[in-house]
Amino acid sequence: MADALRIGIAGLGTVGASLVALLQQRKNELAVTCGRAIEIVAVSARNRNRDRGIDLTGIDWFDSAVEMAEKADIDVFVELIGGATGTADESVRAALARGVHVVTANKALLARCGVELASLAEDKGALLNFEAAVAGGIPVIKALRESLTGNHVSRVYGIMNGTCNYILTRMEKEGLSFEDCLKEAQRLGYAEADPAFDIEGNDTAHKLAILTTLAFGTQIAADDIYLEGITNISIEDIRAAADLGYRIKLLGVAQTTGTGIEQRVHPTMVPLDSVIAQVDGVTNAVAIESDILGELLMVGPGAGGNATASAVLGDIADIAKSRPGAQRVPALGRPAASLDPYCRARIQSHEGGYFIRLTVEDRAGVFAGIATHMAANGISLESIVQRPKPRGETGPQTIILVTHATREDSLRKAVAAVSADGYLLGAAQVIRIERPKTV
Ligand SMILES: NC(=O)C1=CN([C@@H]2O[C@H](COP(=O)(O)OP(=O)(O)OC[C@H]3O[C@@H](n4cnc5c(N)ncnc54)[C@H](O)[C@@H]3O)[C@@H](O)[C@H]2O)C=CC1
Ligand SMILES: N[C@@H](CC=O)C(=O)O
Ligand code: NA
Repeated sequence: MADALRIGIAGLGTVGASLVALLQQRKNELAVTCGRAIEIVAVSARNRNRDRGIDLTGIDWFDSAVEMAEKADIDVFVELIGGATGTADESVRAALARGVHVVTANKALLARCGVELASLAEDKGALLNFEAAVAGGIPVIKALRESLTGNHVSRVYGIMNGTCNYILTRMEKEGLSFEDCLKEAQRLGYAEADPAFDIEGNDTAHKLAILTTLAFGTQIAADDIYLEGITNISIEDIRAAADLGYRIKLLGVAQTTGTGIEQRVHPTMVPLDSVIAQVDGVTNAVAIESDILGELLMVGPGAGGNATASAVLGDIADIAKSRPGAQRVPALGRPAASLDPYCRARIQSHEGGYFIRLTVEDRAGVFAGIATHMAANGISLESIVQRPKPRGETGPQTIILVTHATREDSLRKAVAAVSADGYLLGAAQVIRIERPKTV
């Protein structure tokens, strides 16, 4: 049997602790599968004395992850710390600089400097594997990087944040408050260290930026993503969506258009009878539309210790199975230097259906006024509904519109005109509609 693959793990939180447990429990069978043992020889975390329910006997402890990356006698550096800058960034660079392979789950880091890191890995003949960084255990990186080679992708979209999907599902199904659902997602180890990254959509944006690069062969453009999180979604929106035959999901969408690539993350209405609408809780789903294969939809666990560690483990096993001198799959699917420039399509030119919920004064002419502004901006309506109020009730009226496909700039003009009329109470709630091709 070949020499053991020596790994160092930085970060022993939700994912790191699950990984250590899995590597120890399945040590023998992994050695058979990979043709060599996988040995944890070094670890690093912030607090040496914390009880993590794992056995670290005989493993070297490093107080500094950077020092571990620079000095430990390892073949693979596994980065499970998190964060786009600081220790995660420095330690990954240090490992790659000395030709040590890197496995990471850190989408924030890859979204910020993935091309640079991929290029460094190529120069040093090291592998940079990051299956866990997007949609947890779903093997979407491998699918795009390897299995779909030669396809022209036209759209990649999906539910890529387990925390948000968990919150939206429990709000809808159990009527729980946003805050309670978020606390539970944190307790279960789904949320980021700062959960604002989940609920404001940044985490989905980081993942989408990585998928865009793999799907379209362009530079990573995480700052060019239109972004809306789920903090503004109320139970009223969720119920209104259901009444109209839709469910609200936080989607990341990247698609080619006549003017460039459109990348957007926002709460989205998907038809209730679509597969993606049935994806509940921490489960993620990623759909890829391409010319040779057609439509591919992958559904599976998107966050949590074991789901994520499963993907990290697969990445480590790939390295264990690879032979020195063998051809390497480039981290981003093609050599980093050959990535095309990213050309952004602006959200204003987005075309699609929209759901609009308006809270308005209950007075004559309002309904007609809204319909007139829509028509004046060339917006065709699929439905316009005035919610009946209980008999005798006074106060604001709710009007809900669903549009046929229309341009975002026309929609914005129409909503601004409605707002200028003076009967709108609060801001209009606008949610984009996304339609799967077939499933
Ligand atoms: N929890 C999940 O479901 C998923 C997490 N990820 C990613 O995996 C990574 C780890 O996430 P979690 O395990 O959830 O985080 P966590 O917060 O539970 O664990 C982080 C670990 O890093 C250690 N750490 C922090 N600063 C350090 C430093 N300066 N030096 C050494 N160690 C340090 C902490 O002591 C802790 O052991 C992050 O990049 C996260 O985005 C990716 C997919 C899913
Ligand atoms: N916080 C993330 C963890 C996995 O990437 C999520 O909720 O999806
Ligand atoms: Na994945």
